[in-house]
Amino acid sequence: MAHPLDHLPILRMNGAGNEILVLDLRGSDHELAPHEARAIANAPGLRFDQLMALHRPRRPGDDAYIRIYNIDGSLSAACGNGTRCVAYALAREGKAALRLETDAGLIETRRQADMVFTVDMGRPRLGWREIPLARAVEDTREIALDPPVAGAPARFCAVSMGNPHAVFFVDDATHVDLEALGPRIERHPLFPERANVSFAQMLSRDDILLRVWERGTGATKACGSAACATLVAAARAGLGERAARLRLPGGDLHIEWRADDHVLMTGPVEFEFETRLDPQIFQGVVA
Ligand SMILES: N[C@H](CCC[C@H](N)C(=O)O)C(=O)O
Repeated sequence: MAHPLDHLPILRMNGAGNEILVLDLRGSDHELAPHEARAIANAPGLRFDQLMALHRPRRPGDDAYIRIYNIDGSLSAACGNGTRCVAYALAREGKAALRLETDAGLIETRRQADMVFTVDMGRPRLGWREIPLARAVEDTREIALDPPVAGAPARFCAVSMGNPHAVFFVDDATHVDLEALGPRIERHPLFPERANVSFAQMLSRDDILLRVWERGTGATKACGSAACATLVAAARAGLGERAARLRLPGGDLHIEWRADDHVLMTGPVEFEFETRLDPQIFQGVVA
C-alpha cells in the first residue's frame, strides 16, 4: 500500500542558515502527522529546523495554506525564515507577492531581489495570555524568571509573533551556553506552550547580535520570528529603535516594526536541492 507522502516533491533550502524543507502537499489531501515529520527529519540529508508543509489555499485570494513543523514534530504557527523559503518556492511559479494563510493568521510576502524576500509577520502579541504565560503578568517587558534558572539572567521580555518568545538582554550573546540554558528555559513552568529562547546583545540601538534556542528544535543558525520578537522587545524596553539589523550566526536579518504595528522581516534565502520523498522513509514508522 503506497504511502500518501511517497515521491512528493521536497525542496531543501535555508533562510539565513535556518535549515528549511518545503514539502509540496498541494496535490494531496494528506496532513503531515508529527511522527511523519520526525521520520523525514531522520532521513539522510533531510534534517531540518522547520518543515513548511504547503497546502492548497483554504480561502479565496490566498496563494497557499502552510503548516509549520519543528524537528520534534511539534507545530509552530510562525516561521519567518521558512516563510521566505516558501516565497522563493512559489516565486519560481511566477508569483512575486504572496498571501499565505498560517495558524498565526495572514502572512504577506514580497520578493525584493532574486534571493531576498520581505515577510510581513503581522502584529506582535504582547499580553501575558497571548504569549502565553502560566500566570498573570502586568508588564511583559520585564518578567522575573521564577523559579530562577542557574546561569540565566533573572529577567526577560516576552513577545509572541504567533509563537512564544522569551528574550533575554545580555552583555555578551556570543558566550551564552545555549545548550545548558536553552532547554531549561524552553520548558520552564512559566511557558505552558514552551518558548523560543533568545539572548540579545545591543551593539547599538539599531544593531543587535542574537543567539537563539528554538522551541522544538534547539540551537539554530537563525530564527526569523525570534529576530522580530527581539526587535519589538528592545524597542519596548527603550533599548532599541523600531528598525534594526539582527545579526545571527547564519546571516543578518533586517527587521522593522512599522507604525501600523506590523513587523516586517527582510532577509536572504538559499536553494540547496530538490528531491522527492523516498517511500523507504516511512517503512515501519508508527505514530
Ligand atoms: N525558525 C523559525 C521559528 C520557528 C519557531 C518554532 N521553533 C516554534 O515556535 O516552535 C523562524 O525563522 O521564525
